[in-house]
Amino acid sequence: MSSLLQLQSLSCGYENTLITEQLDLTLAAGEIACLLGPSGCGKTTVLRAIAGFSPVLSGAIIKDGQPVSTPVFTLPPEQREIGVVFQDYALFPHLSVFDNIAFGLQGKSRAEKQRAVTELLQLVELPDLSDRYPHELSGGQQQRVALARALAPRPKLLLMDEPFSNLDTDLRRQLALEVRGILKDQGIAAIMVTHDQEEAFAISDKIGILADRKLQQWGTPPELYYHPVNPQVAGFVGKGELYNGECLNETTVKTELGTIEFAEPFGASEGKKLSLFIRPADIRPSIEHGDVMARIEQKEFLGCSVVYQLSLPSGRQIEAEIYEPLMLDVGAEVSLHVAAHRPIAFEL
Ligand SMILES: Nc1ncnc2c1ncn2[C@@H]1O[C@H](COP(=O)(O)OP(=O)(O)OP(=O)(O)O)[C@@H](O)[C@H]1O
Repeated sequence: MSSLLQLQSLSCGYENTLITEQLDLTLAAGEIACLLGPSGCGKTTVLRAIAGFSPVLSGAIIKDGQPVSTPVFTLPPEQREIGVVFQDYALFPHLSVFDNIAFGLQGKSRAEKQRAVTELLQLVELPDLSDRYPHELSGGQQQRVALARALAPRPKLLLMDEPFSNLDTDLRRQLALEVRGILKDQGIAAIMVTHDQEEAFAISDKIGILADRKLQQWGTPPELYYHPVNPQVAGFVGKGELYNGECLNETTVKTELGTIEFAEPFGASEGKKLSLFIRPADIRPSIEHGDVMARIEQKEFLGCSVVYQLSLPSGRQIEAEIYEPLMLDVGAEVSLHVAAHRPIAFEL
């Protein structure tokens, strides 16, 4: 796949206030990516720089092999052939759905506009709503119209800033999958900003974790989930906690959850101090006696799983999530078994 967009050592900010530093990433044609990170880390700032709405402080943005932003040059947004969908949809309230979508088709004849808008409304599954006005649409419908409007000029790259955040959870998931289908179908690449890790996993080929001004990791969802490069990334892609441990040999680590035996050596030798990232679903409480006993403080039945709140001998509170009907009682003393096939370990 050819590279559509490259950020090269990109630093962005406002009036010399540095917000993000030395970002490097490559997006291939047709690839869908998400930027995830804590509030205020600069996700929107990066998106605005790619769209051409903000200048860059250093480095470069390259699109189709040509620099579009450097500290001394900013190609105007309208010349970038990049579509943008904002969080608040930003539809023109006084224009009908037809005219909102046709807005991006300046210079085309009425007949061409009619054909393109009809096709786009089919694509976003709103074929009968072209005469309505934005206030006559639901949030999900408005978002589909915003998407159709951004797709009208046939961009090769679409930028979406929290496009589903005003929608309820079920609709978000449904629309995220639909949007992925539409983009893949049309071969359009996208970068989406979101707070929601599950949404990012559902829609993305690649995810970038932004934190502390840096792009901490850029990779596929499974790469980030199974091989996070640091605890910050691990904490962003699924629930879990860090446990300090000491290696007894190259497959065994002693932690406050007990001694954990890993299936394969993972490159650490005796005496090495580690921090292990362990997810609730990897901890299994059992009524059998073990070298560390924990107490069940609470249990939450979630239908397909049960979440147990446990207190360790140190007083630390942790969670275990079990996907089978293992109905242990609150107050029970349990041993803990850690599923040890995929260690996520960081050196201390
Ligand atoms: N126009 C501006 N001028 C100066 N500072 C700004 C401007 N816009 C944003 N900032 C600051 O830049 C930082 C990053 O903001 P940005 O909106 O990019 O973060 P974000 O990761 O998208 O946040 P959120 O997830 O809360 O939307 C924040 O500290 C913000 O206050």
